Amino acid sequence: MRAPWVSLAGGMPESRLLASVAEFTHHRDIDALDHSLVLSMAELVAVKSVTLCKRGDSLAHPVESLTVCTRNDEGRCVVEAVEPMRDGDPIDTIVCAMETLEVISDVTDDGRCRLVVPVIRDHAAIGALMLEADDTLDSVRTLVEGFARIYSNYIALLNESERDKLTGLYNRRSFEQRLQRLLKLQRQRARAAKRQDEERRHLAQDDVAQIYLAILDIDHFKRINDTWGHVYGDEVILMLAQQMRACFRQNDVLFRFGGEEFVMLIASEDEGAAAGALERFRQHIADWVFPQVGHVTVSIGYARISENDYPEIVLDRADKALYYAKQNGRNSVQGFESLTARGELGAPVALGSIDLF
Ligand SMILES: Nc1nc2c(ncn2[C@@H]2O[C@H](COP(=O)(O)OP(=O)(O)OP(=O)(O)O)[C@@H](O)[C@H]2O)c(=O)[nH]1
Repeated sequence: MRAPWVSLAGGMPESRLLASVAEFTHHRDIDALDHSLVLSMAELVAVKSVTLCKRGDSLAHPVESLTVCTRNDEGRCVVEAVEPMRDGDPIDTIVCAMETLEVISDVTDDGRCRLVVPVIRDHAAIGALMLEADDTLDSVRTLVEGFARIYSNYIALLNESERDKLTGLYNRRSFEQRLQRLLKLQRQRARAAKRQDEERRHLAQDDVAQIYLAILDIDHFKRINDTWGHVYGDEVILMLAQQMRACFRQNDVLFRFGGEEFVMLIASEDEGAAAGALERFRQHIADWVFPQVGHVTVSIGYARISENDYPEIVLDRADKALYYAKQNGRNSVQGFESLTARGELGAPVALGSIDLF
């Protein structure tokens, strides 16, 4: 009896298939993994192209990224990142597969056979794989579904290694990569916004958002530990993280850098909106009653970050603003740019508590 994979892959030797899976799963970096996945599949199956689509964070941005492997005239596979369009073909078909969680097999207007398989995690699509070929792709459908499942499991493992064990927020190790992704996304959105007509540009105001980096530190946390013990200290950290998740937007990126120190990347139209979101959170925590411990306050320092900035310099700026908050009564939100404009940071300020890279 033939092994199921062999029949599913249309007579493909098992060794080739296993080599292909081993090849793409040896990567520890998500971008390299994506690149390797589409390349491995294009080399394995006779197709014109393989596309990996990553789901976007809203209806206005249904697709975050497209990694495409095509075969050139000499038959060699070429992988590139393609800027996603908002709608039209094939985005509409991909979005349909991601929303219905159904495989779509159809023929394009120019006569190519197309197969779109959603990549599913926790009953929702995190993306989709799309294959295009001259002939029907029915014989490789189960194979592609298998690849989508392996990819989804592997992404979950990689994501886990990026998370802080106690809070589930991103850990410090993943900071650089997350920041670069956010900046890349912001760049793409700014370019897309430029292309939109007047009406759409109005709809896409979020697209031209700035990113602010904020550092949050729990006030007098040592006292909490000393008074109630580390278990209650940990409980405060955990509940604070839960409140952060609940209060900030889904596309803001939240980290626990270690101890009672958190970092947030906040996308906002302007400084006022970023400061407002941070101030609302500060007040929310000041009002919150933590079990046993009671009231806890936080201090927050933030600074603007753009793609030309070195992250460690901006971390240092936000840390200086945090240091200022700590030196001036705690329980407040301070922005580096405003403090500098007001001349409050004129005198040399000792480097704050955060360890730079
Ligand atoms: N429970 C618990 N405590 C931690 C953890 N990580 C660090 N700490 C403690 O957090 C405390 C931080 O204290 P400090 O850096 O002196 O600052 P603070 O008491 O918060 O005072 P200010 O920041 O100046 O308001 C130390 O006592 C650490 O031992 C953790 O994961 N869990």
